[in-house]
Amino acid sequence: MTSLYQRAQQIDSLAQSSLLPQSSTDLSQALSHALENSAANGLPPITISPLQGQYLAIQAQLIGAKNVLEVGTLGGYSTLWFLCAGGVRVTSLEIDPHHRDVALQNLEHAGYEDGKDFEVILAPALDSLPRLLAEQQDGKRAKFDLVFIDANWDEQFDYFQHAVQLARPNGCIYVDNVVRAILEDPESEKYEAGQKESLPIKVGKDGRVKATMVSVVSSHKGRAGETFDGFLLAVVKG
Ligand SMILES: C[S@@+](CC[C@H](N)C(=O)[O-])C[C@H]1O[C@@H](n2cnc3c(N)ncnc32)[C@H](O)[C@@H]1O
Repeated sequence: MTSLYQRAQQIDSLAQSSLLPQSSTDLSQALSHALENSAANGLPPITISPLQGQYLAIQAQLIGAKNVLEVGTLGGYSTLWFLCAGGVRVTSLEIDPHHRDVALQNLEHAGYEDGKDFEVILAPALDSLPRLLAEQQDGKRAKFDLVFIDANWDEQFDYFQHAVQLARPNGCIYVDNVVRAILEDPESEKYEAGQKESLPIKVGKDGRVKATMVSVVSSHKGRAGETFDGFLLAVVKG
């Protein structure tokens, strides 16, 4: 009998083949190349899913994003999705020099220019984020329309607090893997006991934003333990 998990996989893969760019397109080929080259260079398979990439590209298009900040580059797969929204420049933060190098290969292979279409800043995000704010305050950098957070789960709320300052009024902040960060925390039971605050609870106390959490059931990675997840989406009050 087909399990619920197998059926969810079939639904995911049908949605992918129906909704995403056909394999003959430049975008599809650039995305496939990025995944293949990342795997060949030993990067872990921890990118966003293809449907999530299309979601982020739609989100960027809906708000007319010109400047996107990404926390967690890996091989530039999600960066590519933002770039394909058109007219978007991506500033991406990465701690690992090997990941940064592979991302540069992938993005340049797709025809995007370092410094013009994107930049990858190599440093711990918690060092880069205050620097970006100082640059904004000196008038050297524009506010971000959209901030995508996808790096160290232990630092999600720190990134979020910086993101609120870095985003323009009515700009949005997307934090990935919010549910898995709670489920896979070694101290997970403390959330239910009220001894530890999850990201949604902390964000809910921040009067500068309006936010929601969207639960996600996904099977694209083929690992049952990663099926249940969710993201947090916030808009910075105008
Ligand atoms: C889940 S991956 C990002 C995936 C990417 N957004 C995508 O979907 O293609 C997380 C990345 O964050 C990077 N990272 C982890 N801790 C970081 C930190 N403190 N500062 C900056 N980058 C960090 C990791 O090296 C890794 O490349």
